[in-house]
Amino acid sequence: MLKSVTGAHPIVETRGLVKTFGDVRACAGIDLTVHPGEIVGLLGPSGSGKSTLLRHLNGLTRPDSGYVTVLGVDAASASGRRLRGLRRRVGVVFQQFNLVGRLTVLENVLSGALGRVRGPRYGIVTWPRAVRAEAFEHLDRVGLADRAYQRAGSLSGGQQQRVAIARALLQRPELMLADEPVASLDPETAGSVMDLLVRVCREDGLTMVCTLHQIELALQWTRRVVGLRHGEIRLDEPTHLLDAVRLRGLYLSDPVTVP
Ligand SMILES: Nc1ncnc2c1ncn2[C@@H]1O[C@H](COP(=O)(O)OP(=O)(O)OP(=O)(O)O)[C@@H](O)[C@H]1O
Repeated sequence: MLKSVTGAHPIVETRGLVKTFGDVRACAGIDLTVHPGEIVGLLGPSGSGKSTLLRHLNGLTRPDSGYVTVLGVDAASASGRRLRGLRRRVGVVFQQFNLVGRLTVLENVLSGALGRVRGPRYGIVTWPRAVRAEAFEHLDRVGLADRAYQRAGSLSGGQQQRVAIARALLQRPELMLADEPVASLDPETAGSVMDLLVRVCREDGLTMVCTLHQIELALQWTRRVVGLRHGEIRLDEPTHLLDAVRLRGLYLSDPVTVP
């Protein structure tokens, strides 16, 4: 395993990662190293392999060949207890929030601790007091402590994503994966949710890998952009060296070759 200049082991390391679906090469030999504390945006046109790559990072998808190491665990072959152990250390935020709408906001957040607090839980009071206090702390951080007892399904999209972020934080993750976390939100809400996501990751020293569709959000909120096209990395640079024109190039169609 490679070490960074600071001597710390990478959080994510893939080498020669290949994943095909029929004759589609979703990942066509990806080498990616992510170091502790990085905030990485994955960009690229629809179908370029962003989500497939992300899904390899918590063992939801297994590569056809190549290797994937996440937090020192071989995510390509881990199963059972080892895979569950890895997933506990990886928080995930989805485009569609994935909350249980009929449960309260607090219950949704508490479910983030299911991996580390044993036993079935029926209702809020069956959770240890310390975990409830921690859930409230995270709700406070995302600005929704006053909504704790409201049904999650009754919140706006932006609020639901804030709850999902609080749930992921209660997991005490070491790596945060976000799959198009703001794609379902209006531009203003999208900006405020990205602001929150990046802020909490920075505050907690978390590494984040986040797929995005909006170039402007990637330029504003990430520190490094990895650009994919046809399952290959076509660009990998610190965000401050990039601009919208270069990033738009990722989305332009390949030149047609005339026989
Ligand atoms: N489970 C699957 N079965 C079949 N094909 C799949 C599957 N998952 C992904 N693919 C295909 O792999 C390619 C890459 O898909 P992927 O979802 O990773 O792209 P993406 O860059 O995340 O796209 P989008 O931005 O639209 O979400 C696409 O052609 C997609 O149709």
